[in-house]
Amino acid sequence: MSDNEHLIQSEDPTHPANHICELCAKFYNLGWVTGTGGGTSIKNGDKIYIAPSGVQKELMKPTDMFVMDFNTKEYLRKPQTHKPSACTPLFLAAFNKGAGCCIHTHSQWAVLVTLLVERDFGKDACFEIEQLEQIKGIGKGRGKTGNLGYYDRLKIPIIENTPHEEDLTSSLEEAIEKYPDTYAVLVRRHGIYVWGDNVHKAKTQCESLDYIFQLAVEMKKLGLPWTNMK
Ligand SMILES: CSCCC(=O)C(=O)COP(=O)(O)O
Ligand SMILES: [Zn+2]
Repeated sequence: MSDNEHLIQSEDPTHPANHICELCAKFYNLGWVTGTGGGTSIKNGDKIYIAPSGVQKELMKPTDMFVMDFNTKEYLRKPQTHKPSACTPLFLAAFNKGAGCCIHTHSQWAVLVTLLVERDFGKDACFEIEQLEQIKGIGKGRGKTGNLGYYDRLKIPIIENTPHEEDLTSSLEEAIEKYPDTYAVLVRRHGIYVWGDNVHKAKTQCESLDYIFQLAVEMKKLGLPWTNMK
């Protein structure tokens, strides 16, 4: 393997190596990638751009990026100082379903929602909410055109956390099989994986979901229902 430096060198801010660094710096300010947790990966054609593991995600540089060939799963560029993100197999699960970008956050709103669902509806329940304008920020599902409507019920599956991030992969894949229209999977006491056909869709869906989760937590505090409103 040569250094393949050209794969991460570009003046274009939307080049994946630059874009991941810019996005993670923004996500840090939202509390999504605090204390090295969380991250973002982008698929560009047959190349996957992956951040290093265990680094401050808001301080990354394009030269920190790993580049993987999506077809062979071989690394085309592998910085020697770090390992690739432990989230890599989960990002690949989203890319296998056609995603162009996958975002993993440790948002406290997402974590709180997983706890509220478990307390009020049980471990097997998914997060469900309806009649919020921001639901219109979420796509109808893979292979479907357009976004959910105001009267559609948003459902996000929840999987149980594991001691090691990579061990979440099979349950995330099962959740996607069970909820083929979902663009996100919550991880109990941990956070969320959100993806989209491209960076724009992954980012805006992640923003919409985080907004909805924050609202859901506040609604719960006020005794307001998430579903079955009159
Ligand atoms: C405090 S971070 C624990 C690991 C984790 O949940 C995560 O999302 C970060 O994984 P990475 O390997 O990308 O640093
Ligand atoms: Zn994580």
